[in-house]
Amino acid sequence: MTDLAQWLATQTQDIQLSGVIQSMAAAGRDIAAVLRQAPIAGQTGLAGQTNVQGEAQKALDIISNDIVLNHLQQNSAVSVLISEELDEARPLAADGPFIVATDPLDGSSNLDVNVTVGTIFSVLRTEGGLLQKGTEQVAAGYVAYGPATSLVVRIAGDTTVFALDRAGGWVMTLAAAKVPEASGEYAINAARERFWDAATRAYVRENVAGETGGAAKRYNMRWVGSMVADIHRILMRGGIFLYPLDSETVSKGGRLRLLYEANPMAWLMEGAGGTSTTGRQRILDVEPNDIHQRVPVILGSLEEVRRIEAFYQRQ
Ligand SMILES: O=P(O)(O)OC[C@H]1O[C@](O)(COP(=O)(O)O)[C@@H](O)[C@@H]1O
Ligand SMILES: [Mg+2]
Ligand SMILES: [Mg+2]
Repeated sequence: MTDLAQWLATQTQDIQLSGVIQSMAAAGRDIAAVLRQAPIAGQTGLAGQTNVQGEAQKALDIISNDIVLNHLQQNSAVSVLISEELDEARPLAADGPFIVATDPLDGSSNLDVNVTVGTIFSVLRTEGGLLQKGTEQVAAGYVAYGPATSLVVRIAGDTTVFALDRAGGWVMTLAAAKVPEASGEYAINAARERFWDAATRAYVRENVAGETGGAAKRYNMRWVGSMVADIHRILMRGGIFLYPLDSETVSKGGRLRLLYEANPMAWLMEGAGGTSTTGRQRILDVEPNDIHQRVPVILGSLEEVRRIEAFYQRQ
């Protein structure tokens, strides 16, 4: 059995980078422990305040953010933390070579119904500044708190999957995730249909038509409402995730956040042979202009992403 430390030694010579990933893995382990007890501790509800994006924070959004912050404060390799739950970037170790961007608790609307949530993170070099394209990431990962707690991480090579054991260690369960090129599963919030653009409408219409439509193939739809859970399913068995630009989110640039949701997921997807787009360009090539910038997100199996890209090109 390979553990996280052994795997890290095969992926990078940089022990500070390994240490950053170990810190995020430790934060994930601690968040998993808190989540297990949350219904008993009465922590699944609202915190009574909103974040910089005007979203109501759950108590666990704040607790998870504090856990990540505590771990990174003890790591002299991290210069700055960017978080969904922090209005401003938080300076940490002055000489730290790395920046971490995180969504400490993704899918937190699922907490009170005991459905999978996650922690997403992206690692950048300090010298590049806060606003770097996704291609500049040196590592990214997420922790999925489901029936098992999974850590999915990629430095520059393969996207690798670990499971948390009872003792709090991470055991490698899949050395190299491979997203099947073709798939018959798509994930989109279909209740937003009236806001969709023409490309999304045309793509989904074909899927719904199945064998009788332009794709001549039967599709199935899945939407957990936790990006981590939807992406984890796609990483393991293929599919496509869409949170496209629509008429309601257009003024904000989209729904999901570039630095700590879209970029890390695109990085992991590409490491597993999948791909990503905003509809118009590769997610990893988007130039950020704000730490909380939003972006349209389409990710997953190559053939499906290419299919919707073709609709965008025709639009
Ligand atoms: O409410 P919707 O439209 O289904 O959106 C769900 C999406 O929003 C998110 O919950 C946003 O993440 P947060 O919970 O971290 O704000 C994603 O996890 C998920 O994919
Ligand atoms: Mg999120
Ligand atoms: Mg969140």
